[in-house]
Amino acid sequence: MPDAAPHAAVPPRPVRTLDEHAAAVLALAGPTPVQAVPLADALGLALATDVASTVDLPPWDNSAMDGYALRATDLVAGAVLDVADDVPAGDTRSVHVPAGAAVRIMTGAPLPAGADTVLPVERTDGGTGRVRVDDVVAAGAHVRRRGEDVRAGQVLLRAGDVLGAGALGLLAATGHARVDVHRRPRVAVVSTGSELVAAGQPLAHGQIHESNGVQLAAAARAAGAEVVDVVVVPDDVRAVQDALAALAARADLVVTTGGVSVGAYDVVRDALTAVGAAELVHVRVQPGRPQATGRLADGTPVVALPGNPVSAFVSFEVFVRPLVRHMLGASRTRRRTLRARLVGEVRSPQGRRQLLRGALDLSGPEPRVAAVGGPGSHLLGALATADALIDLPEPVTHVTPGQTVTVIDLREHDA
Ligand SMILES: Nc1nc2c(c(=O)[nH]1)N[C@H]1C(S)=C(S)[C@@H](COP(=O)(O)OP(=O)(O)OC[C@H]3O[C@@H](n4cnc5c(N)ncnc54)[C@H](O)[C@@H]3O)O[C@H]1N2
Ligand code: MOO
Repeated sequence: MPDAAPHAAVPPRPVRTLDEHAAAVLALAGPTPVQAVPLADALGLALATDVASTVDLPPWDNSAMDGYALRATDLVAGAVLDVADDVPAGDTRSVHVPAGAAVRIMTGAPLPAGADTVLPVERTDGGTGRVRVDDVVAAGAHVRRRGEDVRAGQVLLRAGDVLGAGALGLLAATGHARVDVHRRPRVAVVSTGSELVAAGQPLAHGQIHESNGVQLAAAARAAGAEVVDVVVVPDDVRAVQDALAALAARADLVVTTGGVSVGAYDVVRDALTAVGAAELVHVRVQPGRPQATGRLADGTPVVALPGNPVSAFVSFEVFVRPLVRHMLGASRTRRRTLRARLVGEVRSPQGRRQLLRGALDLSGPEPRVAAVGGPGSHLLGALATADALIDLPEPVTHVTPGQTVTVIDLREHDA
């Protein structure tokens, strides 16, 4: 048995609302440095500057159909026209359509000078030397005009926009090979607890498999971070201090779990307090009541989350994820919310905001959500099925079936 640490007198902690603590965490760090990266490396990163098009799109008038480019005045049902030339996509010649003739053209090829209309091949006999007009189209039909989509100089994306597949395609189409983005925030995850044993190892009585580190490293990556280290440290203040000091040089942000409560072995509390720049608070939220923030000697911010796995999961979502998004340079740091009808009933403690794990059902005419896993912050069993948090305001104590609740949507929307 370890030398028993005495229960120290418990100093009262400042009490905050969820929004107050989220604001305090968000203020710990700003966006990371900017770097120019090739488009292929930019998925999921946030733009550091507004980006404008370098070209008109389309860059020149071109055909929307495979067919024949001609003058609308020559379009008469039954007419037979000479086919003066053949313009496939990628043809860089300047081609001209003489009056009374047609030029065979493929989708995306430049419209020949003189032509104003494209007659789709289906409305002809498909001839190559001469072509018969079986059916007419309106003047100007099937021509895609220069600049009708995007103008050169037009701002396409704003600083803070997160680049998904569509944005990357647009950047490539408008002449950009590289973009200025914020680099991924470097996050280190520290799990504390002498009871923790790595997944896959046998357990002695009193030991459990470490899961917060695995879970939060994945959540940090999903939020856009580069996870530089995941370490497990026993309940020893010195060991925690050494681990934090070693990570300071490599990480922009350190996230810890465990040891922030009032117990005799709550070592993160003591390690952060020893560094000096720590705030230990109680947040009026369930789960996630004990929370701390701090700075290491070199200024690296630390966000300390409670050890209960559900508390760590929910606390990461509402406190750490917005900070990671902010460091990434994203202008939208919060998850989307929606209103959904509650399936079943739930209860919530008076005076504490409650974030219940929920399963969303979007298959019907209106969104529905059911609480999963129970309110206990040790109840991991349903963590994998939760794709939402049911957000119950502080005064709410009881919600009956069919009532509408606010739901934080945990499904990934950004790349
Ligand atoms: N006397 C009081 N006791 C507790 C209070 C309180 O106000 N007064 N608050 C409770 C609440 S609420 C929470 S939440 C927890 C938070 O405590 P800690 O942050 O100090 O967490 P630990 O005690 O280290 O661990 C709690 C629980 O979670 C398990 N755990 C911890 N780390 C991991 C990990 N990496 N992987 C898996 N499981 C982990 C740990 O074994 C404990 O079961 O304090 C309450 N107590
Ligand atoms: O506040 Mo604790 O996080 O309920 O288990």
